[in-house]
Amino acid sequence: MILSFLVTAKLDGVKTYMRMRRVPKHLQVKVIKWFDYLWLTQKCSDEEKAVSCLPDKLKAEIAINVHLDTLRRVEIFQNTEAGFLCELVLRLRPVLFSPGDYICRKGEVGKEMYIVNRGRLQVVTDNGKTVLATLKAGSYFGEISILNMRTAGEVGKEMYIVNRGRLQVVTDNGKTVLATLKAGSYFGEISILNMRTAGNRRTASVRSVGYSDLFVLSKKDMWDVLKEYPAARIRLEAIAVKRLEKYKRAPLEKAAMGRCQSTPGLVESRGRIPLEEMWVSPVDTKSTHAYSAGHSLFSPSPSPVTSRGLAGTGNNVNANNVARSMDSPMSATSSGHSSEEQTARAPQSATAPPSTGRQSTHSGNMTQLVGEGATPLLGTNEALLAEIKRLRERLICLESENAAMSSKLNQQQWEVENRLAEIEMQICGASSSSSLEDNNERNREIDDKEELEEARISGRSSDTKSIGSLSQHFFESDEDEKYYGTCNGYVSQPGSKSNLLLCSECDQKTRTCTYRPQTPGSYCSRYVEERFDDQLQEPGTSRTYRSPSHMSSPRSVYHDQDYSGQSSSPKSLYRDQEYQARRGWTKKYEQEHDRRDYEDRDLKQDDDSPVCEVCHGNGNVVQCEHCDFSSEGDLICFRCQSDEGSSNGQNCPRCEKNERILSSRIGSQRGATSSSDEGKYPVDAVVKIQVNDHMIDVDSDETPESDLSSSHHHQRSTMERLDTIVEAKGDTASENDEENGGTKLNGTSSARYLNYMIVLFL
Ligand SMILES: Nc1ncnc2c1ncn2[C@@H]1O[C@@H]2COP(=O)(O)O[C@H]2[C@H]1O
Repeated sequence: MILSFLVTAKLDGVKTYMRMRRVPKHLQVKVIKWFDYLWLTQKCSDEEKAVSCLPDKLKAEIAINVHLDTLRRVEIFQNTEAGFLCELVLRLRPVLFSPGDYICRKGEVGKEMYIVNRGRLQVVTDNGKTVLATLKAGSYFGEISILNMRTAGEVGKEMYIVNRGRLQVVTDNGKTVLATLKAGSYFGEISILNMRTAGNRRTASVRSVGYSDLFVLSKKDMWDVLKEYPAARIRLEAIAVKRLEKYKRAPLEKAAMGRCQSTPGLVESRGRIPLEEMWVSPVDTKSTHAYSAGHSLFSPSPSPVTSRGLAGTGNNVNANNVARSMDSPMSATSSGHSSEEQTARAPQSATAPPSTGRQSTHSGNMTQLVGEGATPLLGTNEALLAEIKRLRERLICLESENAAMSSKLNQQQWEVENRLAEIEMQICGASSSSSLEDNNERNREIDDKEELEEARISGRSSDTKSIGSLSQHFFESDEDEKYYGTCNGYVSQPGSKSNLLLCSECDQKTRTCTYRPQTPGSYCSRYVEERFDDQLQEPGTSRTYRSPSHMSSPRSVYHDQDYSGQSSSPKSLYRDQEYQARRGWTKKYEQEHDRRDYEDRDLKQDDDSPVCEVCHGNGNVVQCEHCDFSSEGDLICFRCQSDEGSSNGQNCPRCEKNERILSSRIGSQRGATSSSDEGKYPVDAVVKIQVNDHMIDVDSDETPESDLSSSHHHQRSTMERLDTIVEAKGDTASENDEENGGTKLNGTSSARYLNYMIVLFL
C-alpha cells in the first residue's frame, strides 16, 4: 500500500515534470509504463535508498540475505570465496530496464557489469539485428570490458611478417623460448586484429527484450574487491577468457568489424576475410612443446598429451604463463576443449599475485605463435598475404579511381564553364565558339591554373580586378609583348597600334597615366586597349616610352588571376606556339621585373606620387554633365570600388580641368595629337571589336550627339558590355579597323564605360 502510494506520488511528480519539459509523448508513455511495471512487480527503484540509512553491517546482512542467492547462481561467482561474494553483494545496485532499452552498446567503454535478476536480454551485433545470445535470470554480462581482458601487455600496433632471419618467442623473463620464427612466419597479429577483444570496450551490445531487473556492479567496485581476492580475480579472468573464446565462435564478422574500426584503412576488408581464416588455432597447429609450455591451467591444451602434461606438471607451470594464457584469447581458443573441471581447478594452483599475471607483455601475444617448422599457420599466413595483396590492389585501384574522378570533375567543371560562355555568347547574338580550339584552350587553362598556383605560392598576386585578361586579348597581336606594363606611367610601345590604356589602379584612361602600383608585387592588370589607327597617327607625335622591363607586367597578372575566366575566353586568339613562347618570355620577364621593381621602389619611394586625374586619388568620382562619364550613375572607381560620386551633378573634373581634352575628343582633328597632348585622351583611338566575322561598333564618330541620351546610352552600354564580353571570349579586335567597320572613339569616355562594363560582368 505504502509502496504503491510512493510509486504513484513519484509518477505524478515525473508526469508533471515531463509535461513541463515537453518530453516527447512516446517517452512519456515509456516512463509511465515503467512505473506501471514497478508498481506491478512491487519493486521500488529506490531499494538502496530504503536501506541507506542503515549501518553498513546491517545493510550487508540484508543485502546478503536478499541477493546472495542470486549472486550464487551466477556462474562467474560460483566457487568463489564467501567473503568475496559478501563484498560484492554490498556493492550491487538494482536497475530496471524497459523493453528495447540498450544496456550497453558495442564499442563503449565498459564501466559496469550486470547480473540478470529477472527478465530477458539479448546480446546483439552493432546493427541490433543479429542476436548473439539471449540472457536470462542468473546470466551476467559486461564483464569482458570491466575485466580489461586486453589490457595486459603492450598495445600492439603492428604485426610483422618475417622476411628473413630467425626470431624467438620467449617468456617474460626471456629464458624460455616458446617458438622460433623463420621467414614466412608472422607475429603481432593478435593485438592488431583485436583478437583479445577491445580492451575496456564493449564487445557487443546488450538489449533488454522486456522489462528486466538487473544488478549492476561498477568496475571500480569490482576491482576494489578483486584486489583483496586475487584468486577470485584469476578465476573471473579465466572464465572471461573462456567466454571470450565462445564469443569468438559467434559470427566472426563482428570481430573483424572491431578490426576494421580500429584500422580505418581496413574498412574495405570488412567481412571479406572471416576472422576464422586469420585465427591461429592451436588445435590446427602441430603444437610445439614450447607452445604447450606456455599454456596455463586455465587454457587446457587441445592435445590430451599436453593436457596431461600440464596437469601433471601443474606446479611447474610458470605463473606468468598462467596469467598470460588467460589474457590470451588464443589460449582461450584451445580452452574450448577444456572441461569446466579444469577451469574450476585452476584457481587453486594459480595463486600467483595478480600483478604477475598482468605483467606479460609481448609474450602475451607471442605465445600464440607457432614454433619453428610449424605449418599450421600456413593457411592463415596465406590468408593474410592474400589480404595484403588484395588491399594493395585495392589501394592502387582507389588511387586511379581518384585520379580519374578528379579529371572527370575537371572536365565537368570546364564543360559547365564552357556552357556558360556559350550561353553568354548566345545572349549576345553571337554564335557559340568553335569547339576546335577548345582543347587547346583547356590545356592552356590548366597550365595557367598551375601557374596561378605557382604565383600565389611565390606571393605574387594582384589585387586588381580580372579585367587584365581582356586587355590581354586585345593585346594579342604581333606586337603584343611590347605592351607589357604599358601603364604605370608608361604609354604604349613604339610601333604599337594601341595607344589607349586604362590604368590598372586608377582606371584612368590615358596614355600617360602615371599611377604607380603601391604595393610590392602588385601589377597593373586592367588594360583595355582601344585600337589606334596608326595611319592617323600624326608623325612626330612621339610619346615617351619605356622599356617593358621597367614596367609592371599585365602578363603576370593575367597568368595570376585570370585564367579562371579563360574558359569563356577567346578561342581564336591563341596559337599554342605563341602561347608557349609568350609564357616563356613572361616568366623571364617577371623575374627580371621583380628584381627591378624592388630596386625601383627603393629608389623612388617618395617619387612623384601620381594621382588619378579623375578621382584625385581619393576614389571619388563625380558625375560629368558633358560626357557620358558617370552619367548612368553606375561608374565605380576602381580604387575605392564606390560609385558615390556618380550622382553629385558635378562636372567631371576632367571636363573642368581639361576643356581642351574634351574639345579634342569631339573635334575632328584625328591624329593631330601633339606631344603636348600627351597624357590626354586621344581623339584618334579606334575600337575594333570583332565578333566572329562581325565587327561591333563600340563607339563611333558617327554617333549622333543625341544618341548619347540616357536611354540610347543604356542600350548602347548594354551592347558594349555584351560585345566586350563577346570580344573577350572569342575574338580579338581586328587590326583592320577601318576596313572591317571598326569605329573610332569619339573621344568620350565610352571606353572607360566599356571597361567598367567588363568589370561589372566579371
Ligand atoms: N557472443 C556472446 N554471447 C554472449 N554474451 C556475449 C557475447 N558477446 C559479448 N557478450 C557479452 O556482452 C557484453 C558486452 O559488454 P562486454 O564486452 O563488457 O562483455 C560482453 C559479454 O558479457
